[in-house]
Amino acid sequence: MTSWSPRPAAADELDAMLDVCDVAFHRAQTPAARERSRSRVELDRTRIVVEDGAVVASSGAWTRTVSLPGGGTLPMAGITLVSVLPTHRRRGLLSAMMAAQIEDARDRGEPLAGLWASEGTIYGRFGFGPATATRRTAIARGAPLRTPPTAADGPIRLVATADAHPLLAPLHERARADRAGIVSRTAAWWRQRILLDEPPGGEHSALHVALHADGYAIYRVVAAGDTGPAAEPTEVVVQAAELVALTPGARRALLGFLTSIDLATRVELHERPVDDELALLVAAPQDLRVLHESDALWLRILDLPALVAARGWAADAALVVEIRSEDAALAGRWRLEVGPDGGAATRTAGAADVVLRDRDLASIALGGTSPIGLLAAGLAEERRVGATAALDPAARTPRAPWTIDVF
Ligand SMILES: CC(=O)SCCNC(=O)CCNC(=O)[C@H](O)C(C)(C)COP(=O)(O)OP(=O)(O)OC[C@H]1O[C@@H](n2cnc3c(N)ncnc32)[C@H](O)[C@@H]1OP(=O)(O)O
Repeated sequence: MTSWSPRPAAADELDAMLDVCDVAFHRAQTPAARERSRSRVELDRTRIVVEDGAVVASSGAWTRTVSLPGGGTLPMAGITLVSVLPTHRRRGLLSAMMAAQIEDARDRGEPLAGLWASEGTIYGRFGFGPATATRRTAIARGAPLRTPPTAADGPIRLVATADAHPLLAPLHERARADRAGIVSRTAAWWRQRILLDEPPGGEHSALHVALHADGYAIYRVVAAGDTGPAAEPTEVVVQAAELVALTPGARRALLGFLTSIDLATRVELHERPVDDELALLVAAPQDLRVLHESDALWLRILDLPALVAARGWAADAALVVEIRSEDAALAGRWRLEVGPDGGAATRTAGAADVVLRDRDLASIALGGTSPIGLLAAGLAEERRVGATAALDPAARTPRAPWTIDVF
């Protein structure tokens, strides 16, 4: 197999790199979207492959942090824009680019790498495991809530998208302290990805921002179904791309607001956590449907001691974990001593209590998968009976991790 040498793209190669992404993702960006992509890319974090003067493979990374159980954060390389031309697939280009991205992340001192996988079969081999999950739900308009909002829950006001970033950013930060898995945002990300009022096409409203003292919803109203000249739209959907609510009052107020918008037939809530408390608010369970549920953030652990020290642990546990990995920095036996006062991971020659793969350890890092679940699925092998049961209450989080941003 050819030995590829991924390298950062030069500024004048950026368009050629994004062209490769367009081909690989079967898309055509408008000139405005291309310009936004160009301005967002962190050029020094790109790793491309050039063959005979032409870019044939692309990858990039966002410099981010991700929230952890217990309210802390850690730097994370957000791997993105992974694309290989269809003429060059299965010749090791992704493998070479991934190695280059991971090396760069390590050089930058990032203990974690994360990504959204286009296909679930690709990234396990590189040590990534699904660490958070997401769901999309639909609620009928006017669905009664168990506890309807009252004036005491506080008012909601609509704010212009152009003014929203400084108002929403502190609430988003509070959400990060509340749940693991939420990725940090730059000002450009807020402006170009979250608050960009670019119509998706068809019949739709402008993007609206509903603001509460303890939360917000970003939504538009979209007519779906047959919209031909003589036809009425069959559905008018309030699509909430993002809803952050930090108190019971904010949850009642924002859900009550969205489900009572006139002329709409239903509300769709996108990118919700799988234990969404908003679902508990709907009085009749049949008024809420889960439309879609999938993996969200895939995580790879680059620095285990840093992760174990930074995340919160709900209970004491001490055990030796043997990690199966092709990554020498992770493979081998580690003694974990964790508890509410902190955690430490140190190399040990001691006998293993539990054996598991790097990707499966990554899937429990944020609390999205339980150690007991891994054991039950045969993904963890217990060498000391009861060791997994001891780790389980320590690693669990009271609330499911949540990743709002698709990148
Ligand atoms: C984080 C993100 O950006 S996610 C987006 C990923 N990009 C896409 O989905 C766009 C369309 N697809 C592509 O561009 C390419 O097919 C990629 C990037 C998925 C794979 O690139 P390639 O250069 O073909 O991968 P590479 O040759 O390095 O494969 C490495 C291994 O992964 C396997 N693999 C690669 N892609 C896939 C896949 N889609 N499904 C299953 N296995 C795969 C290969 O078979 C190979 O296995 P082996 O080591 O046992 O031989």
